[in-house]
Amino acid sequence: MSQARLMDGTALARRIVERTARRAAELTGRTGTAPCLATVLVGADPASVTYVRMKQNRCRTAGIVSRHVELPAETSTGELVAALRSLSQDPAVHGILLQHPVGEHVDERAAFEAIAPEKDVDGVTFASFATMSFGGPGFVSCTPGGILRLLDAYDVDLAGKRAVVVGRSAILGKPVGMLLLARDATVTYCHSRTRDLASVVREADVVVAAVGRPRLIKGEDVKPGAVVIDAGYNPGNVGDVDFDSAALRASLITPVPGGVGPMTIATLLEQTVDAAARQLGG
Ligand SMILES: Nc1nc2c(c(=O)[nH]1)N[C@@H](CN(C=O)c1ccc(C(=O)N[C@@H](CCC(=O)O)C(=O)O)cc1)CN2
Repeated sequence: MSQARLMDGTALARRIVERTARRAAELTGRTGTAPCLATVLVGADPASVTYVRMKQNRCRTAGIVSRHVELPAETSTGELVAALRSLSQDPAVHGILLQHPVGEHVDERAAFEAIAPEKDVDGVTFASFATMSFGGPGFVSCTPGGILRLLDAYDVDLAGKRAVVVGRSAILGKPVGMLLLARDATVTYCHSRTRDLASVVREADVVVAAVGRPRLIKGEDVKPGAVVIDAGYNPGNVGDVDFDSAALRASLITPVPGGVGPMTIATLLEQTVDAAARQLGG
């Protein structure tokens, strides 16, 4: 029997997308130009294909034009950088998303840096990370931004809380830790070299699992009353948290599916309309 309250990302994301659609319609009516998101996919990893398709479909429902660029798996760093620079210079494109991961032979960082900061609606460039970390007015990395929106929607006060982030990826672990720090949480990052992960997690008032290891975080490692955010996206829609056991101890918990995932896409759409509004004026 679960005692935790579910944090409903699907419902919150729906409200954000509805509001974003109204803003997109208003912008299109006023400027004669609809916001446009370019998605770039390298190769045909089935999960990435699904995620990109979900983003395109959600764009359509929100009145955002979706332009898709598909590149073969063997695309070189130079070719990918050239494609992203070309989109960065195209005035008809307001936001750019490079689906992660790209092939191991590609320098993903170099590719991300080819995205113009004003079109970085996925919040992946060094410039966006720095601006986000210092609380400036740029774009946040979408999953971390979505997580903070969920925490706010459920009135989780982060000031002085111990937050443990499990994972340190560039698009998830690192930026979510910076956003939690900006809200005055005491943040600890855990990763593959962390000793005795369970004992660190047991100290956490807020746990963010963002490591990509199915059901790594068990209920016995959750402090009673903790807030548990499962940002894992493993094959078969399995999160990084063992939901059934963790829900017995947590006060609030995100499900997979239906928690963080929908918030990632809602944040992407919202930031695409923000980018278009800035570029089109208004
Ligand atoms: N450039 C980026 N690449 C990736 C990101 C990202 O934010 N930017 N995040 C992840 C995966 N991801 C988006 O790309 C993503 C994963 C899952 C979901 C989602 O809504 N999942 C649903 C269930 C999906 C289903 O029913 O099949 C859910 O959790 O409810 C959205 C986005 C990797 N790459």
